[in-house]
Amino acid sequence: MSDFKERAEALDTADELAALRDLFTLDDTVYLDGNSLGALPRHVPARMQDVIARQWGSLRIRSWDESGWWTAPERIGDRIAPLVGAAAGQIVVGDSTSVNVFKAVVAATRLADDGRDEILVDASTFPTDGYIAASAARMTGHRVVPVAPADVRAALGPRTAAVLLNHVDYRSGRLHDLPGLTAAVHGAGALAVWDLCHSAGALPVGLDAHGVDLAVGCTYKYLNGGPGSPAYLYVAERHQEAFDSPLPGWTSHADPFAMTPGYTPAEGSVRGRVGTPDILSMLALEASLDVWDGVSVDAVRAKSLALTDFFLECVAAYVPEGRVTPVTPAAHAERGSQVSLRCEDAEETERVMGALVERGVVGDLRRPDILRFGFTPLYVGFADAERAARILAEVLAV
Ligand SMILES: Cc1ncc(COP(=O)(O)O)c(C=O)c1O
Ligand SMILES: Nc1c(O)cccc1C(=O)C[C@H](N)C(=O)O
Repeated sequence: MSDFKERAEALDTADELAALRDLFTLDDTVYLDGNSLGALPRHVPARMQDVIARQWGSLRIRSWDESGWWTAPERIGDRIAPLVGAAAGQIVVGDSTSVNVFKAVVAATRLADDGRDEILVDASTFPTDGYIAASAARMTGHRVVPVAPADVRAALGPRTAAVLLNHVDYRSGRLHDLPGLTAAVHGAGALAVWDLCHSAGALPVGLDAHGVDLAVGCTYKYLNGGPGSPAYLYVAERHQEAFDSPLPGWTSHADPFAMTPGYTPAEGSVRGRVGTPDILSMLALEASLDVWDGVSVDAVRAKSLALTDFFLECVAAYVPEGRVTPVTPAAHAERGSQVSLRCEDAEETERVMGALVERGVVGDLRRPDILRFGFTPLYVGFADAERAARILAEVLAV
């Protein structure tokens, strides 16, 4: 057995999270795409059978109260809260990340001091955030200033109303300095809005501890909520009273069933709701969050770093020099839970990922030349990392 195989075996044996893998439906594929779509927790189908057959099929309309459907967005928000370092009552689940980016960006401009007319947006952002911010800016009369996260401090000024940043970059896997950047944004008198899609469930976020103003995130990656599962919106408690949603639907009304023509916003996180919650997806997410019971996010982070370190080491040892170049930073403070490797060119990137998937190593690619490997510590092990690097080397040798 190779040195790396032996080390992988020892690391898996010592891994205190290893048993969690059995909570998921997985085969012998090395699944390194949980940063796009998390795996299915085994117990979810039976729970959904109950939701569909009993709650919907038998109880029907009564389920809004009796099965807790109506309050699901806040209840599930409170389940996500500890995973991102938020006290209860500040997160509401619903809509897509894109829609929540819209709510958060517009609300941030409304919370900002008058006269501030710029929104700084991560220039390398996942596209939807940029598109939405640009449209929000047109509607509110602000100007979008695209800025690389490294240049945010220099770009802040008296005109800055809000700053929209990604905690972890979807393409490079780079982790941005949420505490430091949030403090800098506050120092300039502006509001910080963070997109947590690639960090929630993979590493500690510390929303409350670092004074983040607003945040959004999806639940279908490291939170394993299922394809298209609803996203969430965090509004820090200190902003809730003044939070003025640009999408004030009836379910965020203080008395929705009064059905009055005028809008009176509800208190608290409920104010972030819009329309009728997507109950089936929402309850699949709620069920899937059970896998987190008793799991420490710090332990998840420690394993994530150990896995990505080990994978990078295996790649360096197995893959002939120069065939791929890591673009994910080596420094732990700058690394999320994925490893991105730059490949020769677009054609080779497609070929390599296609061959990997065919051989049971599922990652993905981002055009033109980035191979992405996401490491979900709840179900990925060290032997998976070794096998992925070994097969990558074999595929690159062709
Ligand atoms: C950083 C980031 N924001 C937003 C999204 C997607 O938003 P939505 O859930 O609206 O498709 C993704 C991935 O799809 C993402 O990686
Ligand atoms: N949301 C996705 C989808 O509906 C289909 C395919 C991929 C996705 C993704 O989540 C992509 C992901 N945000 C990314 O980091 O590229």
